[in-house]
Formats: sequence, structure tokens, C-alpha cells
Amino acid sequence: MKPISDFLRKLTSSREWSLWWESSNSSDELTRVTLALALIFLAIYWCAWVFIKKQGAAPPPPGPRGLPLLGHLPFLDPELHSYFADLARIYGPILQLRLGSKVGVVVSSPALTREVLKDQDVTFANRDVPEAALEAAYGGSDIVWTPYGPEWRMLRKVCVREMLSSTTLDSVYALRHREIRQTVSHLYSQAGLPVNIGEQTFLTVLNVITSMLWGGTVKGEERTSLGAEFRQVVTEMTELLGKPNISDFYSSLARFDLQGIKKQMKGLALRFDGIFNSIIEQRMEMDKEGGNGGGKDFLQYLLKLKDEGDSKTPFTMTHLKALLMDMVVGGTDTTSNTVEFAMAEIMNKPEVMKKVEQELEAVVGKDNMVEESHIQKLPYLYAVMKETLRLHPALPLLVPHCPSEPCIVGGFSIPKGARVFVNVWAIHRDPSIWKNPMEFDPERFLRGAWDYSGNDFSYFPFGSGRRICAGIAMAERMTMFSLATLLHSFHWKLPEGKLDLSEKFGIVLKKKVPLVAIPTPRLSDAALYK
Ligand code: HEM
Repeated sequence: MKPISDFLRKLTSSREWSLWWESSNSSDELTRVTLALALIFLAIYWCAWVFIKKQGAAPPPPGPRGLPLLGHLPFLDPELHSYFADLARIYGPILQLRLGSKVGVVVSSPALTREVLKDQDVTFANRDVPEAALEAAYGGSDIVWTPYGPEWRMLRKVCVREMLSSTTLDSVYALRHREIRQTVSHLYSQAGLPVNIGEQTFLTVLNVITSMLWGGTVKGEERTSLGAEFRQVVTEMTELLGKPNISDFYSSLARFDLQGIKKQMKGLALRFDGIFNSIIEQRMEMDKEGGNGGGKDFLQYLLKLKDEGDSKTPFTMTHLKALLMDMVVGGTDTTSNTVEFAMAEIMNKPEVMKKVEQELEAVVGKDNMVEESHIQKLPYLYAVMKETLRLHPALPLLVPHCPSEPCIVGGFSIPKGARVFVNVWAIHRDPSIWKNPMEFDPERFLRGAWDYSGNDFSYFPFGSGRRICAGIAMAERMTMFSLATLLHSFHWKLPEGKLDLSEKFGIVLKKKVPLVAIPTPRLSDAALYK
């Protein structure tokens, strides 16, 4: 080091240097300016280089070490949401897990969620598509799994603006009304007998969604038998999507499908595809014959879009079927599981049940049936729904996000392609945010101003940013309308034993033990149930 410092000292104090500078100063103004500029650029370049190097050198998030090759895979608990919450208590609000050859990152605080879903939304608006989803959703051609870009924008526009907008939903209120009334009538016929609430709500939601999709196309008995088949397929599909799959963690092993998940999913997807093909054929026949089959439906609109759509980003038959799949799979389990959890929590707290019933009596009355127009006037029931979505958010880890380039979150580096789990379930139960977080207390939503529009990173059951749920308006209406009707029309009691409120993890969270309860009619006039 000494020779270098001696050299520098000599250089700065040397007469030769000052002579050169002075001489050029007097003789060549241009050279002096050029030299000064070159030095400034050099300094800026050096600062930028140091900055970039520093960024690149950000450490990875902390996390458990795991085993060579396997990483943390052998230690994953099937109840991923609560397991990740336990890990966050040890490693902090951002942690990294090696899952085979994949990097998993878990985010569990409002501040870091804001960084991911708001500040760096575009980077994180992508998905790391699981093998099972590729099989289920026509190679990932649907809204949920398509990467962020023109194709996703086109699909999302079709879905949010045309099918799930408030205006469209208002225009198909008659469908929701009809299906809810049919459920009430069916429950009336079951009075005094145990009823599986999740199953009943699933069928109601499914019938509403499929009526909107192809209501004018499929009728009568065929519709009823489709309902039963769909529930089985949707349940199996969401279970498979939630299962850790070796093929996702070692891409070189994907073609062997070691757990057979891809094969099972393929079978389920084929069943859906068969149903879709037959319905689409029927609709095309009807259109050929010149009639609309007794009513317009979404399928008719989609077929028209396929034929006349934008040539730059065409809407193909594959997109069409993938969208139908999204509506049926994404809209049913989420809503019916939320209704089931809400009913269980209400039945577990008689004081909550009493307040709900009082509100319904005051707003709807006992000689009337619930209409959707009543919903705006039920603030307590609305608070019950929000509290249910706080304790049991339907997608506890959202749909995992995936950065399209390397980035920094909370000072830690996240590699491109990581699978990022935002643990909304853990944030909703964080005692530093929520008073008595484990308590089911709807009143907190009457006192506080939380809403789920995606701007509050302490409460976001529908996600936030570009990938926020596309079906919020529909979910809200169906959940509120179903709950209000079930609780207004019937008293509910448990057959026997203690109520079990525990959860079972899946891409969609569900009750471990299905809620079975006995309805007794509450309304005096039997004609109201017909
Ligand atoms: C209580 C009911 C529901 C809840 C709690 C819920 C929640 C969510 C969440 C958390 C996401 C992922 C957001 C993210 O990745 O950051 C999502 C995505 C989505 N949801 Fe929902 N959802 C519900 C009902 C529905 C319904 C009824 C539909 C349609 C009929 C629907 C359609 C979708 C679609 C298409 C996406 C994918 C959006 C995209 O990737 O661009 N959801 N939902």
C-alpha cells in the first residue's frame, strides 16, 4: 500500500502537474472544460456503480436452512397458512424457504405487503403457475394464471366489465332471487332435519353463476345433475391446487409427475371440458336456428366476442373455456365456504345471532322475504361478513405472486421467479394490529373503518393491486344475500356436540368439519317459503 500512497502524494503536490494545468489553462480553455466534465462523469459513474453493487449485494431474507437438495420441503406442514405464521414469529415479516430448486418467500406484515402489492405491483403482478393449474386451466390461459400483459388485460376486461360489473349484476338479479328462493323452499322441506350448509350454499352459488354463464342454454333436469357433478369436480380441483407438488419444485422432474397430480387434474379438466363442449354446441345450434333459446347469457356474448374480437389480442375458444372455468372454480367454493364459516361463527355466539335476527326483523320484517335491496340497510350483518373474512379469508395466502425481475423488498433481495406467498391470514390475526384478534367480534367493523377495496394492507381478504379479486361485487352480493336469507327464514341449531371451527388449508380455505345444522322455519306464513 505504501508505494501507492507515496505516488498519490507526489502526484497531487508535484510541480509538474500544476505547471501542466496552468499551461493548459492559459493555452487551451476547451481541454480544461473537457477534463472537468470527464471527471464529473467519472464520479457519477462511480457512484452509480457503487449503488448497483450495493443493491445486488442485498442479502436474501432470513429463513430456516433446510436440507441439501430438498431444502425445506420435508418440513412443510400441510396447514401452510398457520405454519408460515409460526415461521414468521421466528424469522420476521419476510422470510425465505428453499423448496427444492425453487425459492419461496413469505410476507406477513402490512408494510411489506404494501411494497409487494402496491409499490412494486407491476413486477409482482405475475404468477408462478403450478403444473396442476396448467392442466386445469387450458395451459394457464385464464385470468388467474395468465402472466401480466395484454392477454391478461383483455381477459380481465371481459370479465370485470362485462360479466361481474355492478350494472351487469343488477341486470341479472332475477337469477339470484330465483336460486335463493329455491334454496329456501328446499330447506323448508328439510325442516327439523340436519342440513349440510356448505353443500347447500355451494349449489345455490353454482346455480347463480352457471345461470349467468349459460342460463338460457341448459335447463331442467340437466341443470340439476350438472350441479352435483360440478361440486365434486371443483372440490377435487381446489384440493389438488393446494397440494405441494414435487413437479413444481424440480422442473426437471415435472415430466415424471411423481405424485400423479397432473394426471388426476387432467381427468378432472377433461370432465369440465366435456361439459363445456356440450353446452357450447347447444348454444351454437340455438344461434344457428335463429332463436336465443329463451334468454341472453354470457356464453352468447363470449361466442360473439370470439368471432368478432380484436385481431391484435384475439379471444379464442381456449380463452372462452378457460374463463368459464375461472367463474365456476373461482366463484363457488370461495363464496360458499365464507357463508359456511360465517354461519358457524354466528351459531357459536348466541349474542351475535340475536343481533343479526333483530336487525333482520327491523329491516325486513317477519311477513316479508329478504330482497337484495335490503342488504344496504344491514350494517351489522355486513360487519359479520367482514369479520368472517378477517378470521377466515377464503384465500389465506392469496394466489401466490411471482416477480418478473430480481427486486428488493424490505431491504432483502428477491430473485426473479420466486413464489411469493402473502400471508393475509396471519396479518388478519396480528395482535399488533387487531385487539383480541382471535375473538369473533363483528362490532370492530362498526367501530373501525376497514374496507376491503385493497387500499388497506391490514385488511385485504380480496387481495390488492392489479391482481385483486375480479369478483368482489359478485362475492359481496351472494354472501350477504345468502346469509340474510338463511338467518331470516330459519332458526338454526346444532344437532349435537360442540361446534368445530377449525380450518383446513387449501388454495381455498375450508372448514375441517362441515357445518351441519337443523333449520326451523321462523316466518309465520308458510306461503313465504314456496
Ligand atoms: C368471498 C369470496 C371471494 C374471495 C374472498 C375472493 C378472494 C380472492 C383473492 C384473495 C384473489 C387473489 C388476489 C391476488 O392474487 O392477489 C382472487 C382472485 C380472483 N378471484 Fe376472487 N374471491 C372471491 C370470490 C370470487 C368470485 C365470486 C369470483 C367470480 C365469479 C372471483 C373471481 C376471481 C378471479 C377471476 C381472480 C383472479 C384475478 C387475477 O388474477 O387477475 N372471486 N379472489
